[in-house]
Amino acid sequence: MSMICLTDFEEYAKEHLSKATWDYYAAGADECCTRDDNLLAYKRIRLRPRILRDVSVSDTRTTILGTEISFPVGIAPTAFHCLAWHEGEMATSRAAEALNTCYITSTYSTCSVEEIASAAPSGYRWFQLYLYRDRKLSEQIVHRVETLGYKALVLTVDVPYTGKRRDDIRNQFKLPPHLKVKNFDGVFQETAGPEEYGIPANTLDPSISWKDVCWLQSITRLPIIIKGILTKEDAELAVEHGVQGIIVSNHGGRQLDGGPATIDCLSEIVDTVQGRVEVYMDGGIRTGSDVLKALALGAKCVFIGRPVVWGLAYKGEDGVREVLQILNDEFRLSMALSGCRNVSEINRNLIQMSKL
Ligand SMILES: Cc1cc2nc3c(=O)[nH]c(=O)nc-3n(C[C@H](O)[C@H](O)[C@H](O)COP(=O)(O)O)c2cc1C
Ligand SMILES: CCCCCCC(=O)C(=O)O
Repeated sequence: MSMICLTDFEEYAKEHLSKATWDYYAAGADECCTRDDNLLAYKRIRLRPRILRDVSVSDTRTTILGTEISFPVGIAPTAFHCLAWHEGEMATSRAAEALNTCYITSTYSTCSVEEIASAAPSGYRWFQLYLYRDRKLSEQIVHRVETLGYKALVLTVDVPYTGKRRDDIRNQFKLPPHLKVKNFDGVFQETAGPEEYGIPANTLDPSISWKDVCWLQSITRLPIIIKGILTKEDAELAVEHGVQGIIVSNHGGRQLDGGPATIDCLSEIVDTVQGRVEVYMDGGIRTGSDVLKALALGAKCVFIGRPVVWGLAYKGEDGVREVLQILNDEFRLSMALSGCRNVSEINRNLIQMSKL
């Protein structure tokens, strides 16, 4: 089977995964308006290509937090990779290392942070953190990933409660018994009481607030990136609280339905931040020209979620490599066709503002 674009992987995954797993990965909240708009919003944006600029050589490299990556696309944190492929996050980790890009590992991985790190010892990794009611649990995992060489903490702030994903409720979705949230093996699993996805309900702390960002800073020396900002007001607060980066994200439309597409929020946040911290984004990136548009609107790097689990479902590590390689090739081509030789030449002049 020849894979030409990321939607080919989506079709494959839909055909080959169990219905409950497919539904979990695909889910959006409620009516899925925000999930779908994440993709559609890119298609409303038009580019202004420049010509005759000698694009015989093009360079897709960039840096995030001072580290070079081969192109401005990283892997967003998504849970439960062993549902898609038996080696789960270890396969994802190896693919990210091979393509020299950043992998943000989810708190809810089905391999442990130790297994993920040793699968790809030279890989560049950040760790995604949720805040637990039991702060000791959060503190312990932070110290584990520090020791393992993860280079930043990505604090997800848009899940005070899990969004209402209708198919997951209908399917009574939960991890099968042979899979575990490995980072908390023996902690989560032994807790009695109601569950969500096989994880004890009420582990996440809905009282999370800016005070907790200060708390996190007090227990770690790692840079902190806030994931889930959609407004200029919260972007300003993030900068004032001394974080090192922002990920503009609506959790792939899985949390608040009716919120904006992430690409539609990006300029307001970039304009507010004025370069004081790096701004990244995720949600709905499926082609190289989507990446180009996000960079033109000020993102330093974008992250992909669902396409990675589709790649895993297709062929494990090799499938994720193919997903990343296709996106890299498409991005390089879009850059060249719009007259950009390197990422520093990508700017807002590439966007037809009247159509925004
Ligand atoms: C199946 C699935 C699981 C996810 N798990 C997490 C998670 O554990 N932590 C987190 O911060 N975000 C999680 N997300 C959100 C992603 O990090 C990201 O924001 C989103 O998938 C980006 O949209 P895309 O899938 O359209 O690329 C998850 C998303 C999906 C689809
Ligand atoms: C108990 C909360 C489970 C969240 C699982 C991971 C996630 O963020 C998702 O969107 O799914």
